[in-house]
Amino acid sequence: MPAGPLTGRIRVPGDKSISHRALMFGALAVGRSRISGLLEGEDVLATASALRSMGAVIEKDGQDWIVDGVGVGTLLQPEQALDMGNSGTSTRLLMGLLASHGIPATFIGDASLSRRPMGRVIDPLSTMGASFTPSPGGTLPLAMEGMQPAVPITYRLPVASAQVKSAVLLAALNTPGITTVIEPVPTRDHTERMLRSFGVDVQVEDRDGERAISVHGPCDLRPNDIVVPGDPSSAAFFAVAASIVPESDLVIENVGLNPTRNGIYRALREMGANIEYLEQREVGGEPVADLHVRHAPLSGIEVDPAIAPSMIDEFPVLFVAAAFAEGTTVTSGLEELRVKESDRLSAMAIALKSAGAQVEEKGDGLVIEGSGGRPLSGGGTIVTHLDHRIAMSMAVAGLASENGVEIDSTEPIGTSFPNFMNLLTEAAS
Ligand SMILES: O=C(O)C1=C[C@@H](OP(=O)(O)O)[C@@H](O)[C@H](O)C1
Ligand SMILES: C=C(OP(=O)(O)O)C(=O)O
Repeated sequence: MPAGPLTGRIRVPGDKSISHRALMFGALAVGRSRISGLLEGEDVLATASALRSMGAVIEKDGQDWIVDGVGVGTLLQPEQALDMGNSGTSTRLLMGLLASHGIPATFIGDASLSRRPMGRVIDPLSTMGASFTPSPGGTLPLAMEGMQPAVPITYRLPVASAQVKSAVLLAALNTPGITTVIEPVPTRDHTERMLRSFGVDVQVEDRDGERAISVHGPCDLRPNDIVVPGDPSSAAFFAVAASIVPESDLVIENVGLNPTRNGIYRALREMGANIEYLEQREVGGEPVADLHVRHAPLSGIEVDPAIAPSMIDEFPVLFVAAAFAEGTTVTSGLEELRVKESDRLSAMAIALKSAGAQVEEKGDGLVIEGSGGRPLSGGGTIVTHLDHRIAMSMAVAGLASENGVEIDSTEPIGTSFPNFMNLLTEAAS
């Protein structure tokens, strides 16, 4: 039997992207930074322990975290391999950070991370002078040695990736001269926003319709107090759950709505979702609101591929919304989803089909014929491939399915949203 409506008020944990950056920039400032609202998920904790092994002191202080940074240029050589767990962001951003520090390091990760492409950061960082010995196919385990002094570059991103952009900008912080990243399509801009709040002069200009982001290194970062807003990617699971479960009426408090991240809410509203932004305000330099979500009939849409970078992690849960909509949802231009924690196009196509949805997998997207609001049959066992977003998306689909769905392992959820299952049970009871 489908679950009861989602009601009440909930708060999702802090933004994962912002949490990684707060720790990294805190470690690069000389003196003490304080972070409130840090996501205490495994991915962020992997960043923290890597930074500790390079000399930063990172500790919990009441509800906050404090970081005593070592400064740009003075990171210590880590004694052991840096274990990045499941986290692509930790790996790629820290590779950037180390690329302009003249120290060697080795990166390792779990089976999922060890399949993901690192060539996309190796390419620009090699041009800056760092050297890399990856595993065959450009993957982890990977050894690298940074270059000091590194060479400034101008780099045009061949894929829309905030991780690649951020890796180059992190390397730029200890590189004498002007390093510029050009992004043809805007990606999440938390690095640019937060570097400014640490006192770095980040120049952003329009060059022939593309965004050019420049940093003149070497830079000094001054310690900072950071408030991390709630993660819009985590909130999206609840926004979809409340949209598809009849009679739901839920408020999700304190959700970051940075325009480079809020594509899922634009897409859901276009499908007919009833999502209101309450108390719009700014938290830690980021736009934030409370989201009031009520059940509503959804309609299939054609998702404009241009919106993809602003909702890149939310496609799995958008596919769930599409499976309950009236009519067809068509997505395209999503090749990047194949190189996340799992191949998210194939994993979601298989998972939704096993729950009774009608899905066609194309090379660069899914085409989904919705149930018109009727519950799916459910009943299948979902293979999550060590991918937290597949696990959470299918848990949401299970709420609106006759027989629920079984998930092979909920463990990966701990990487980004440790209290997800409790919060879902609480909101739906
Ligand atoms: O910079 C970041 O914090 C992130 C960027 C995105 O990855 P890509 O840069 O690979 O698109 C996203 O999928 C990831 O969850 C977090
Ligand atoms: C892709 C993701 O993260 P990462 O690249 O940091 O592993 C994600 O959280 O969906």
